[in-house]
Amino acid sequence: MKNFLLHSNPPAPVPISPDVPIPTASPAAEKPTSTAKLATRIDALTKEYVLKSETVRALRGVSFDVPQGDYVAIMGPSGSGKSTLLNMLGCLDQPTSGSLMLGKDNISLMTDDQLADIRSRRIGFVFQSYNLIQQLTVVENIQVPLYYQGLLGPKEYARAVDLAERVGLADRLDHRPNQLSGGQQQRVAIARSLVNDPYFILADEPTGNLDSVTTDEILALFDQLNGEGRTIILVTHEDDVAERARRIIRLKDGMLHSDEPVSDEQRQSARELQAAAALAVKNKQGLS
Ligand SMILES: Nc1ncnc2c1ncn2[C@@H]1O[C@H](COP(=O)(O)OP(=O)(O)OP(=O)(O)O)[C@@H](O)[C@H]1O
Repeated sequence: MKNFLLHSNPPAPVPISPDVPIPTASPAAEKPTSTAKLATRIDALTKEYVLKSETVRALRGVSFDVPQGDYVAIMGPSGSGKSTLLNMLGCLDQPTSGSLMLGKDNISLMTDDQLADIRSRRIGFVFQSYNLIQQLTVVENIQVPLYYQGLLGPKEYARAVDLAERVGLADRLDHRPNQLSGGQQQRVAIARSLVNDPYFILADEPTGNLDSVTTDEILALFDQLNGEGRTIILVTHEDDVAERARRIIRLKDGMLHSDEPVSDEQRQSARELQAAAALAVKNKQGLS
């Protein structure tokens, strides 16, 4: 996926619709309903890649809503369209037809500049490989999305420190990425994803590089953030990671194959299984 953080200059802000209010703790986080405000609405979304010899229909009419406060895992076999969908949710690409609404904005109708602006201001990206800037400290990395809006005052610094503390990095504020563990680096990435009060956190295999202990910690952090009302959309190949979400959407051959809620029992059981796996690893490390 493109690394939008590595532009050399901050892009000039371009007008988009007024921001919709971003929720903090709300009942919608417990049980999203059809009347809840939407983080995004996807309607009959298609994406075709036109090659010399053929046209690849990567998405073939996908529709679903994500209410604010929801926690959605997107799954599917290789080639089913997950990355294509993620690229559109992250405003990195536009559909061939159909619509993808972010608040009041239809990304299909946006210019490249508007897409770049909404991407840096209203989407919180978390990648498998963290995508931190090695020369910057924890607090500076968290501030990067604000830098692209020309916002680097004391208020923004305080916000970045507050987020670092909230993800458990209070004692690592001035560390650089190479002085942090993988899990700590992912915490920085999660704090960075929150700095703009995004429509949602878009996480691409966020625990793919992490061991079971750290995976458990990062998923517990997602649980906590979702409990506070944050909307999370993540792509994963792991069933036990997906079962920590509130809902699993499966793609197959570019189409929506299923869209099922995860019961509280399943979520609890996934939590217990992962905690047990993490404990087993900790015990083994203690013995070795
Ligand atoms: N830029 C592109 N040009 C042409 N075809 C593409 C392009 N990107 C993806 N595709 C095709 O679109 C289909 C969906 O690809 P996509 O990467 O979205 O699948 P995926 O579910 O993310 O797969 P994986 O789990 O292997 O990453 C595949 O057939 C793929 O070959």
